[in-house]
Amino acid sequence: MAIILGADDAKDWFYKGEGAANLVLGYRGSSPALLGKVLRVEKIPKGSTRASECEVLTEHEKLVWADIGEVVESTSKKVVQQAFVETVLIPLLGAEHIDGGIQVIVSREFLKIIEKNVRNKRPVWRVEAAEVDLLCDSALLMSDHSIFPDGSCKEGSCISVEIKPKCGFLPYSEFIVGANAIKKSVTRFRMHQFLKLHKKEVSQMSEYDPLHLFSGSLERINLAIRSLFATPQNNFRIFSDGSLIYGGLGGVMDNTECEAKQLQETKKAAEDRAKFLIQRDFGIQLDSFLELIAEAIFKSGMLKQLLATQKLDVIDIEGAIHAYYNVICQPCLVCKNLGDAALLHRYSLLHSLPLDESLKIVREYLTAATAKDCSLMISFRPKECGDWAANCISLRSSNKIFEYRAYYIDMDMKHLEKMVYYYKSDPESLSVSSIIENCCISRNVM
Ligand SMILES: O=P(O)(O)O[C@@H]1[C@@H](OP(=O)(O)O)[C@H](OP(=O)(O)O)[C@H](O)[C@H](OP(=O)(O)O)[C@H]1OP(=O)(O)O
Ligand SMILES: Nc1ncnc2c1ncn2[C@@H]1O[C@H](COP(=O)(O)OP(=O)(O)OP(=O)(O)O)[C@@H](O)[C@H]1O
Ligand SMILES: [Zn+2]
Repeated sequence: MAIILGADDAKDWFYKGEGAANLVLGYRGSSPALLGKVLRVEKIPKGSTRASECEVLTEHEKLVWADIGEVVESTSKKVVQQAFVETVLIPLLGAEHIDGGIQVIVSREFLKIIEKNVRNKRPVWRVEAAEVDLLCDSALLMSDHSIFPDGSCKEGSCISVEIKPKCGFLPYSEFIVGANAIKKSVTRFRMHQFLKLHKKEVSQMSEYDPLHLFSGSLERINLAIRSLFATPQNNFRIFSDGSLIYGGLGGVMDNTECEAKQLQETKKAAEDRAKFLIQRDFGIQLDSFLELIAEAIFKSGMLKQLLATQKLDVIDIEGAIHAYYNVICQPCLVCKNLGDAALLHRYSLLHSLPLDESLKIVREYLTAATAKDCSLMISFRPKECGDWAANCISLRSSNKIFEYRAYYIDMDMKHLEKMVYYYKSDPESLSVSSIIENCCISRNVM
Protein backbone atom coordinates (compact mmCIF):
# COMPACT_ATOMS: atom_id res chain seq x y z
CA MET A 1 0.00 0.00 0.00
CA ALA A 2 1.33 3.43 -0.91
CA ILE A 3 2.59 5.50 2.02
CA ILE A 4 0.95 8.89 2.40
CA LEU A 5 2.13 11.32 5.07
CA GLY A 6 -0.37 13.89 6.28
CA ALA A 7 -0.54 16.55 8.99
CA ASP A 8 -1.06 14.01 11.80
CA ASP A 9 2.18 12.23 10.92
CA ALA A 10 4.41 15.29 11.16
CA LYS A 11 5.00 14.95 14.93
CA ASP A 12 6.77 11.61 14.37
CA TRP A 13 9.56 13.13 12.30
CA PHE A 14 12.55 14.98 13.74
CA TYR A 15 15.43 16.95 12.29
CA LYS A 16 18.36 14.75 11.40
CA GLY A 17 20.48 16.89 9.10
CA GLU A 18 20.56 18.78 5.83
CA GLY A 19 22.69 19.76 2.89
CA ALA A 20 22.28 22.54 0.36
CA ALA A 21 19.32 20.92 -1.38
CA ASN A 22 17.54 18.58 1.06
CA LEU A 23 16.34 18.36 4.63
CA VAL A 24 16.61 14.92 6.22
CA LEU A 25 14.24 13.75 8.97
CA GLY A 26 14.48 10.80 11.33
CA TYR A 27 11.45 8.76 12.47
CA ARG A 28 10.36 8.24 16.07
CA GLY A 29 6.81 6.94 15.57
CA SER A 30 5.51 3.39 15.75
CA SER A 31 4.73 2.42 12.16
CA PRO A 32 6.76 -0.72 11.30
CA ALA A 33 7.01 0.44 7.68
CA LEU A 34 8.78 3.63 8.76
CA LEU A 35 10.97 2.46 11.63
CA GLY A 36 14.67 2.71 10.77
CA LYS A 37 13.94 5.06 7.86
CA VAL A 38 14.75 8.68 7.06
CA LEU A 39 12.73 11.06 4.92
CA ARG A 40 14.58 13.31 2.49
CA VAL A 41 12.55 16.43 1.78
CA GLU A 42 13.48 18.88 -0.96
CA LYS A 43 14.28 22.50 -0.20
CA ILE A 44 14.02 25.54 -2.43
CA PRO A 45 16.22 28.65 -2.26
CA LYS A 46 14.47 31.46 -0.35
CA GLY A 47 12.73 33.86 -2.70
CA SER A 48 12.96 31.45 -5.59
CA THR A 49 9.89 31.20 -7.78
CA ARG A 50 10.89 27.90 -9.35
CA ALA A 51 8.09 25.40 -8.86
CA SER A 52 10.32 22.39 -8.35
CA GLU A 53 7.41 19.94 -8.32
CA CYS A 54 6.69 20.71 -11.95
CA GLU A 55 10.21 21.01 -13.15
CA VAL A 56 11.14 17.89 -15.04
CA LEU A 57 13.91 17.73 -17.64
CA THR A 58 14.36 20.60 -20.04
CA GLU A 59 14.41 19.77 -23.76
CA HIS A 60 18.23 19.86 -23.74
CA GLU A 61 18.42 17.66 -20.65
CA LYS A 62 16.18 15.16 -22.41
CA LEU A 63 18.79 14.97 -25.15
CA VAL A 64 21.61 14.49 -22.66
CA TRP A 65 19.81 11.74 -20.74
CA ALA A 66 18.09 10.09 -23.72
CA ASP A 67 19.75 6.78 -22.80
CA ILE A 68 17.89 6.48 -19.55
CA GLY A 69 14.78 5.46 -21.46
CA GLU A 70 11.18 6.53 -21.65
CA VAL A 71 11.59 8.22 -18.30
CA VAL A 72 12.89 11.26 -20.10
CA GLU A 73 9.28 11.75 -21.11
CA SER A 74 8.21 11.45 -17.51
CA THR A 75 6.29 14.27 -15.90
CA SER A 76 7.90 13.54 -12.54
CA LYS A 77 11.36 14.70 -11.56
CA LYS A 78 11.45 11.92 -8.94
CA VAL A 79 10.99 9.23 -11.59
CA VAL A 80 13.85 10.72 -13.57
CA GLN A 81 16.08 10.79 -10.47
CA GLN A 82 15.30 7.16 -9.71
CA ALA A 83 16.10 6.18 -13.30
CA PHE A 84 19.36 8.14 -13.09
CA VAL A 85 20.40 6.10 -10.05
CA GLU A 86 19.34 2.79 -11.58
CA THR A 87 20.51 3.28 -15.16
CA VAL A 88 23.55 5.50 -14.77
CA LEU A 89 24.98 5.19 -11.25
CA ILE A 90 24.38 1.56 -10.31
CA PRO A 91 26.29 0.23 -13.35
CA LEU A 92 29.21 2.48 -12.37
CA LEU A 93 29.20 2.15 -8.59
CA GLY A 94 27.55 -1.25 -8.10
CA ALA A 95 24.16 -1.94 -6.50
CA GLU A 96 25.61 -3.20 -3.24
CA HIS A 97 26.22 0.20 -1.71
CA ILE A 98 23.31 2.14 -3.21
CA ASP A 99 19.89 2.58 -1.67
CA GLY A 100 17.64 4.35 -4.16
CA GLY A 101 14.80 4.62 -1.63
CA ILE A 102 11.14 5.04 -2.55
CA GLN A 103 9.01 8.09 -3.12
CA VAL A 104 6.19 8.63 -0.63
CA ILE A 105 3.38 11.12 -0.95
CA VAL A 106 3.47 14.07 1.44
CA SER A 107 0.68 16.61 1.93
CA ARG A 108 1.38 20.34 1.93
CA GLU A 109 0.14 20.48 5.53
CA PHE A 110 2.70 17.82 6.52
CA LEU A 111 5.50 19.87 4.96
CA LYS A 112 4.28 23.11 6.58
CA ILE A 113 4.31 21.55 10.06
CA ILE A 114 7.71 19.95 9.48
CA GLU A 115 9.11 23.31 8.35
CA LYS A 116 7.84 24.93 11.54
CA ASN A 117 8.92 22.09 13.86
CA VAL A 118 12.50 21.84 12.64
CA ARG A 119 13.25 25.54 12.15
CA ASN A 120 15.04 26.06 15.47
CA LYS A 121 17.17 22.93 14.98
CA ARG A 122 18.56 24.12 11.63
CA PRO A 123 21.77 26.16 11.29
CA VAL A 124 20.77 29.83 10.90
CA TRP A 125 22.65 30.22 7.61
CA ARG A 126 20.80 27.23 6.16
CA VAL A 127 17.43 28.73 7.28
CA GLU A 128 18.38 32.00 5.59
CA ALA A 129 19.40 30.22 2.38
CA ALA A 130 16.52 27.82 1.74
CA GLU A 131 13.20 26.52 2.98
CA VAL A 132 11.15 23.35 2.56
CA ASP A 133 9.65 23.25 -0.91
CA LEU A 134 5.94 23.26 -0.09
CA LEU A 135 5.04 22.57 -3.70
CA CYS A 136 6.65 19.15 -3.60
CA ASP A 137 4.08 16.41 -3.27
CA SER A 138 6.49 13.61 -2.51
CA ALA A 139 9.67 12.93 -0.54
CA LEU A 140 12.28 10.18 -0.58
CA LEU A 141 11.98 7.48 2.06
CA MET A 142 15.18 5.52 2.58
CA SER A 143 16.97 3.43 5.18
CA ASP A 144 18.70 5.30 7.95
CA HIS A 145 22.31 4.46 7.18
CA SER A 146 23.53 5.74 10.52
CA ILE A 147 22.09 2.64 12.23
CA PHE A 148 21.97 -1.10 11.52
CA PRO A 149 18.67 -2.07 9.89
CA ASP A 150 17.69 -5.27 11.63
CA GLY A 151 16.90 -3.77 15.02
CA SER A 152 19.17 -6.27 16.75
CA CYS A 153 21.58 -3.48 17.55
CA LYS A 154 21.24 -3.01 21.28
CA GLU A 155 21.46 0.52 22.61
CA GLY A 156 24.93 1.99 22.51
CA SER A 157 26.36 -0.51 20.08
CA CYS A 158 26.25 1.19 16.69
CA ILE A 159 28.65 3.95 15.73
CA SER A 160 28.66 5.31 12.20
CA VAL A 161 30.54 7.88 10.18
CA GLU A 162 29.68 10.08 7.24
CA ILE A 163 32.39 11.20 4.83
CA LYS A 164 32.05 13.67 1.96
CA PRO A 165 35.23 12.86 0.06
CA LYS A 166 34.94 15.47 -2.80
CA CYS A 167 37.06 15.24 -5.95
CA GLY A 168 39.87 12.70 -5.63
CA PHE A 169 42.09 13.45 -8.63
CA LEU A 170 43.97 16.27 -10.33
CA PRO A 171 42.75 17.19 -13.82
CA TYR A 172 45.17 16.82 -16.70
CA SER A 173 43.06 18.10 -19.58
CA GLU A 174 44.76 19.72 -22.58
CA PHE A 175 41.97 22.31 -22.56
CA ILE A 176 43.06 23.87 -19.27
CA VAL A 177 44.55 27.26 -20.14
CA GLY A 178 48.05 28.17 -18.99
CA ALA A 179 46.78 30.76 -16.54
CA ASN A 180 44.85 28.02 -14.71
CA ALA A 181 47.69 25.50 -14.64
CA ILE A 182 47.58 25.52 -10.82
CA LYS A 183 44.56 23.18 -11.14
CA LYS A 184 46.89 20.45 -12.33
CA SER A 185 48.91 20.47 -9.12
CA VAL A 186 46.54 21.70 -6.37
CA THR A 187 43.30 19.84 -5.66
CA ARG A 188 39.98 21.56 -6.21
CA PHE A 189 39.22 20.83 -2.56
CA ARG A 190 42.28 22.76 -1.41
CA MET A 191 41.52 25.69 -3.70
CA HIS A 192 38.00 25.78 -2.33
CA GLN A 193 39.43 25.81 1.15
CA PHE A 194 41.33 29.00 0.31
CA LEU A 195 38.15 30.49 -1.06
CA LYS A 196 36.06 29.43 1.96
CA LEU A 197 38.69 30.86 4.30
CA HIS A 198 38.77 34.09 2.32
CA LYS A 199 34.96 34.32 2.52
CA LYS A 200 35.13 33.49 6.24
CA GLU A 201 32.97 30.39 5.75
CA VAL A 202 35.54 28.37 7.68
CA SER A 203 37.95 29.47 10.40
CA GLN A 204 40.91 27.36 9.31
CA MET A 205 42.10 25.35 6.32
CA SER A 206 41.10 21.70 6.37
CA GLU A 207 43.99 19.30 6.91
CA TYR A 208 42.20 16.77 4.72
CA ASP A 209 43.68 15.83 1.35
CA PRO A 210 41.30 13.88 -0.94
CA LEU A 211 44.30 12.49 -2.84
CA HIS A 212 45.23 10.51 0.28
CA LEU A 213 41.72 9.15 0.78
CA PHE A 214 41.48 8.04 -2.86
CA SER A 215 45.07 6.76 -3.05
CA GLY A 216 44.26 3.06 -2.61
CA SER A 217 47.00 2.90 0.04
CA LEU A 218 45.84 1.92 3.51
CA GLU A 219 48.51 4.08 5.09
CA ARG A 220 47.39 7.19 3.20
CA ILE A 221 43.71 6.44 3.82
CA ASN A 222 44.54 6.34 7.53
CA LEU A 223 46.21 9.72 7.19
CA ALA A 224 43.14 11.14 5.45
CA ILE A 225 40.79 9.86 8.17
CA ARG A 226 42.95 11.43 10.88
CA SER A 227 42.87 14.76 9.02
CA LEU A 228 39.11 14.53 8.62
CA PHE A 229 38.75 14.00 12.35
CA ALA A 230 41.09 16.96 13.06
CA THR A 231 39.19 19.35 10.74
CA PRO A 232 35.77 17.84 10.01
CA GLN A 233 34.05 20.88 8.40
CA ASN A 234 31.24 19.42 6.24
CA ASN A 235 33.35 16.41 5.26
CA PHE A 236 33.17 14.24 8.37
CA ARG A 237 30.61 13.31 11.03
CA ILE A 238 30.27 10.60 13.68
CA PHE A 239 26.93 9.27 14.93
CA SER A 240 26.19 7.09 17.94
CA ASP A 241 22.96 5.07 17.57
CA GLY A 242 21.97 7.49 14.81
CA SER A 243 22.58 10.68 16.81
CA LEU A 244 25.28 13.09 15.77
CA ILE A 245 28.17 13.16 18.27
CA TYR A 246 30.96 14.73 16.24
CA GLY A 247 31.02 17.17 13.30
CA GLY A 248 28.65 19.91 12.21
CA LEU A 249 24.89 19.44 12.03
CA GLY A 250 23.54 20.45 8.65
CA GLY A 251 26.68 22.25 7.56
CA VAL A 252 30.21 23.15 8.49
CA MET A 253 31.28 22.70 12.10
CA ASP A 254 33.17 25.96 12.10
CA ASN A 255 31.31 29.03 13.10
CA THR A 256 33.64 31.82 12.18
CA GLU A 257 31.64 34.30 14.22
CA CYS A 258 32.57 32.39 17.37
CA GLU A 259 35.60 33.48 19.32
CA ALA A 260 38.53 31.22 18.45
CA LYS A 261 38.77 30.13 22.10
CA GLN A 262 35.08 29.24 22.29
CA LEU A 263 35.40 27.28 19.05
CA GLN A 264 38.35 25.33 20.41
CA GLU A 265 36.43 24.54 23.59
CA THR A 266 33.36 23.32 21.69
CA LYS A 267 35.53 21.17 19.46
CA LYS A 268 37.44 19.77 22.43
CA ALA A 269 34.16 18.89 24.21
CA ALA A 270 32.84 17.07 21.10
CA GLU A 271 36.16 15.26 20.74
CA ASP A 272 36.11 14.13 24.39
CA ARG A 273 32.53 12.96 24.07
CA ALA A 274 33.29 10.98 20.91
CA LYS A 275 36.31 9.37 22.59
CA PHE A 276 34.21 8.49 25.62
CA LEU A 277 31.39 6.88 23.60
CA ILE A 278 33.80 4.95 21.37
CA GLN A 279 35.58 3.58 24.43
CA ARG A 280 32.30 2.81 26.23
CA ASP A 281 30.51 1.13 23.32
CA PHE A 282 33.32 -0.43 21.30
CA GLY A 283 35.97 -0.77 24.03
CA ILE A 284 38.60 0.83 21.81
CA GLN A 285 40.56 4.10 21.70
CA LEU A 286 39.83 6.83 19.15
CA ASP A 287 42.99 5.91 17.21
CA SER A 288 41.74 2.36 16.73
CA PHE A 289 38.31 3.61 15.67
CA LEU A 290 39.89 5.84 13.00
CA GLU A 291 41.90 2.82 11.87
CA LEU A 292 38.66 0.83 11.67
CA ILE A 293 37.14 3.44 9.35
CA ALA A 294 40.23 3.35 7.12
CA GLU A 295 40.13 -0.46 6.98
CA ALA A 296 36.43 -0.42 6.01
CA ILE A 297 37.05 2.10 3.23
CA PHE A 298 40.00 0.10 1.97
CA LYS A 299 38.17 -3.22 2.12
CA SER A 300 34.90 -2.05 0.58
CA GLY A 301 36.64 -0.75 -2.57
CA MET A 302 33.98 1.97 -2.75
CA LEU A 303 36.40 4.78 -3.37
CA LYS A 304 37.96 2.97 -6.32
CA GLN A 305 34.58 2.88 -8.06
CA LEU A 306 33.79 6.42 -6.99
CA LEU A 307 37.09 7.70 -8.38
CA ALA A 308 36.51 5.96 -11.70
CA THR A 309 33.11 7.67 -11.90
CA GLN A 310 34.59 11.06 -11.00
CA LYS A 311 37.16 10.57 -13.76
CA LEU A 312 34.40 10.51 -16.37
CA ASP A 313 35.22 14.21 -16.27
CA VAL A 314 38.06 13.75 -18.73
CA ILE A 315 38.46 17.17 -20.32
CA ASP A 316 37.64 19.36 -17.30
CA ILE A 317 35.02 22.09 -17.30
CA GLU A 318 37.36 24.14 -19.52
CA GLY A 319 36.76 21.57 -22.26
CA ALA A 320 33.24 20.43 -21.37
CA ILE A 321 31.80 23.95 -21.42
CA HIS A 322 32.25 24.08 -25.21
CA ALA A 323 30.39 20.79 -25.63
CA TYR A 324 27.66 22.30 -23.44
CA TYR A 325 27.17 25.19 -25.89
CA ASN A 326 27.02 22.65 -28.74
CA VAL A 327 24.25 20.83 -26.85
CA ILE A 328 22.19 23.92 -26.16
CA CYS A 329 22.76 25.09 -29.76
CA GLN A 330 23.90 28.54 -28.75
CA PRO A 331 27.02 30.53 -29.68
CA CYS A 332 29.77 29.67 -27.21
CA LEU A 333 30.11 32.54 -24.75
CA VAL A 334 33.59 31.39 -23.81
CA CYS A 335 34.95 31.46 -27.35
CA LYS A 336 33.10 34.71 -28.04
CA ASN A 337 35.21 36.58 -25.47
CA LEU A 338 38.50 34.94 -26.36
CA GLY A 339 41.25 36.88 -28.16
CA ASP A 340 43.83 34.07 -28.26
CA ALA A 341 43.91 32.49 -31.75
CA ALA A 342 45.70 29.33 -30.62
CA LEU A 343 43.12 28.70 -27.92
CA LEU A 344 40.27 29.44 -30.30
CA HIS A 345 41.69 26.85 -32.66
CA ARG A 346 41.92 24.26 -29.86
CA TYR A 347 38.32 24.88 -28.83
CA SER A 348 37.11 24.87 -32.43
CA LEU A 349 37.95 21.15 -32.45
CA LEU A 350 35.36 20.69 -29.72
CA HIS A 351 32.82 22.81 -31.56
CA SER A 352 33.21 20.65 -34.64
CA LEU A 353 32.32 17.43 -32.78
CA PRO A 354 29.14 15.61 -33.84
CA LEU A 355 26.22 16.17 -31.47
CA ASP A 356 26.29 12.67 -29.98
CA GLU A 357 29.91 13.18 -28.87
CA SER A 358 29.06 16.54 -27.29
CA LEU A 359 26.13 14.90 -25.51
CA LYS A 360 28.42 12.17 -24.19
CA ILE A 361 30.94 14.71 -22.87
CA VAL A 362 28.23 16.65 -21.06
CA ARG A 363 26.48 13.52 -19.74
CA GLU A 364 29.74 12.17 -18.36
CA TYR A 365 30.74 15.53 -16.90
CA LEU A 366 27.42 15.75 -15.02
CA THR A 367 27.67 12.13 -13.84
CA ALA A 368 31.17 12.88 -12.53
CA ALA A 369 29.83 16.00 -10.78
CA THR A 370 27.37 13.83 -8.83
CA ALA A 371 30.22 11.48 -7.86
CA LYS A 372 32.33 14.45 -6.69
CA ASP A 373 29.59 15.65 -4.38
CA CYS A 374 28.12 12.49 -2.85
CA SER A 375 28.94 11.12 0.60
CA LEU A 376 29.56 7.75 2.20
CA MET A 377 27.90 6.50 5.36
CA ILE A 378 29.52 3.57 7.13
CA SER A 379 28.05 2.03 10.27
CA PHE A 380 29.89 -0.32 12.60
CA ARG A 381 28.97 -2.70 15.37
CA PRO A 382 31.03 -5.21 17.33
CA LYS A 383 30.76 -8.78 16.11
CA GLU A 384 30.33 -10.88 19.18
CA CYS A 385 29.91 -14.35 17.78
CA GLY A 386 28.81 -16.11 14.63
CA ASP A 387 30.41 -16.60 11.28
CA TRP A 388 33.09 -14.42 9.86
CA ALA A 389 31.49 -12.50 6.99
CA ALA A 390 32.87 -10.53 4.09
CA ASN A 391 31.86 -7.28 5.77
CA CYS A 392 33.85 -7.97 8.95
CA ILE A 393 37.08 -6.32 10.00
CA SER A 394 39.50 -7.73 12.51
CA LEU A 395 41.17 -4.76 14.13
CA ARG A 396 44.82 -5.62 14.69
CA SER A 397 45.41 -2.91 17.26
CA SER A 398 42.64 -4.16 19.56
CA ASN A 399 42.08 -7.80 18.76
CA LYS A 400 38.36 -7.17 18.17
CA ILE A 401 36.09 -7.91 15.22
CA PHE A 402 33.60 -5.38 13.83
CA GLU A 403 30.89 -5.66 11.23
CA TYR A 404 30.29 -2.76 8.86
CA ARG A 405 27.69 -1.58 6.31
CA ALA A 406 28.55 1.10 3.79
CA TYR A 407 26.37 3.21 1.51
CA TYR A 408 26.69 6.15 -0.82
CA ILE A 409 24.22 8.93 -0.08
CA ASP A 410 23.22 12.05 -2.04
CA MET A 411 23.28 10.76 -5.58
CA ASP A 412 21.30 13.62 -7.09
CA MET A 413 21.48 14.32 -10.80
CA LYS A 414 23.05 17.75 -11.43
CA HIS A 415 21.15 20.18 -13.64
CA LEU A 416 22.53 20.88 -17.09
CA GLU A 417 22.38 24.63 -16.50
CA LYS A 418 24.92 24.17 -13.66
CA MET A 419 27.65 23.76 -16.31
CA VAL A 420 27.77 27.54 -16.61
CA TYR A 421 28.13 27.88 -12.84
CA TYR A 422 30.91 25.28 -12.82
CA TYR A 423 32.76 27.21 -15.48
CA LYS A 424 32.28 30.58 -13.81
CA SER A 425 33.06 29.41 -10.27
CA ASP A 426 36.45 28.07 -11.30
CA PRO A 427 38.28 31.38 -11.76
CA GLU A 428 37.06 32.70 -8.41
CA SER A 429 38.71 29.93 -6.41
CA LEU A 430 41.68 29.87 -8.76
CA SER A 431 42.44 33.54 -8.34
CA VAL A 432 42.07 33.46 -4.57
CA SER A 433 44.15 30.33 -4.20
CA SER A 434 46.93 31.40 -6.52
CA ILE A 435 47.20 34.79 -4.79
CA ILE A 436 47.38 33.15 -1.37
CA GLU A 437 49.62 30.35 -2.54
CA ASN A 438 52.10 32.78 -4.15
CA CYS A 439 52.02 34.89 -1.07
CA CYS A 440 52.66 31.85 1.16
CA ILE A 441 55.45 30.54 -1.06
CA SER A 442 57.18 33.91 -1.02
CA ARG A 443 56.92 33.95 2.77
CA ASN A 444 57.83 30.25 2.85
CA VAL A 445 54.92 29.28 5.09
CA MET A 446 53.26 26.47 3.16
O1 LIG B 1 30.81 23.12 -5.96
P1 LIG B 1 31.30 22.51 -4.69
O2 LIG B 1 32.44 21.58 -4.90
O3 LIG B 1 31.59 23.55 -3.64
O4 LIG B 1 30.13 21.57 -4.10
C1 LIG B 1 28.89 22.05 -3.58
C2 LIG B 1 28.89 21.72 -2.10
O5 LIG B 1 29.85 22.54 -1.46
P2 LIG B 1 31.10 21.99 -0.63
O6 LIG B 1 32.29 22.51 -1.34
O7 LIG B 1 31.03 20.50 -0.56
O8 LIG B 1 30.95 22.63 0.72
C3 LIG B 1 27.53 22.04 -1.48
O9 LIG B 1 27.57 21.61 -0.11
P3 LIG B 1 27.33 22.65 1.13
O10 LIG B 1 26.07 23.38 0.84
O11 LIG B 1 28.55 23.55 1.15
O12 LIG B 1 27.26 21.77 2.35
C4 LIG B 1 26.42 21.24 -2.19
O13 LIG B 1 26.65 19.87 -1.99
C5 LIG B 1 26.42 21.58 -3.68
O14 LIG B 1 25.51 20.70 -4.33
P4 LIG B 1 23.98 21.07 -4.69
O15 LIG B 1 23.92 22.57 -4.76
O16 LIG B 1 23.21 20.48 -3.56
O17 LIG B 1 23.72 20.38 -5.98
C6 LIG B 1 27.79 21.32 -4.29
O18 LIG B 1 27.74 21.79 -5.63
P5 LIG B 1 28.23 20.92 -6.88
O19 LIG B 1 29.50 21.51 -7.35
O20 LIG B 1 28.42 19.50 -6.45
O21 LIG B 1 27.15 21.04 -7.89
N1 LIG C 1 20.00 7.58 4.29
C1 LIG C 1 20.46 8.37 5.28
N2 LIG C 1 20.63 7.88 6.52
C2 LIG C 1 21.08 8.67 7.53
N3 LIG C 1 21.36 9.96 7.39
C3 LIG C 1 21.20 10.52 6.19
C4 LIG C 1 20.75 9.76 5.06
N4 LIG C 1 20.70 10.57 3.99
C5 LIG C 1 21.11 11.79 4.43
N5 LIG C 1 21.42 11.76 5.73
C6 LIG C 1 21.91 12.90 6.55
O1 LIG C 1 21.31 14.09 6.07
C7 LIG C 1 22.34 15.01 5.60
C8 LIG C 1 21.86 15.73 4.35
O2 LIG C 1 21.57 14.78 3.34
P1 LIG C 1 22.05 14.94 1.83
O3 LIG C 1 23.55 14.92 1.79
O4 LIG C 1 21.34 13.94 1.03
O5 LIG C 1 21.55 16.42 1.54
P2 LIG C 1 21.83 17.33 0.27
O6 LIG C 1 21.11 18.60 0.49
O7 LIG C 1 21.49 16.58 -0.96
O8 LIG C 1 23.42 17.54 0.38
P3 LIG C 1 24.38 18.48 -0.53
O9 LIG C 1 24.67 19.72 0.24
O10 LIG C 1 25.63 17.65 -0.69
O11 LIG C 1 23.67 18.71 -1.82
C9 LIG C 1 23.57 14.15 5.37
O12 LIG C 1 24.73 14.93 5.51
C10 LIG C 1 23.41 13.05 6.43
O13 LIG C 1 23.95 13.48 7.67
ZN1 LIG D 1 33.73 27.48 -27.20
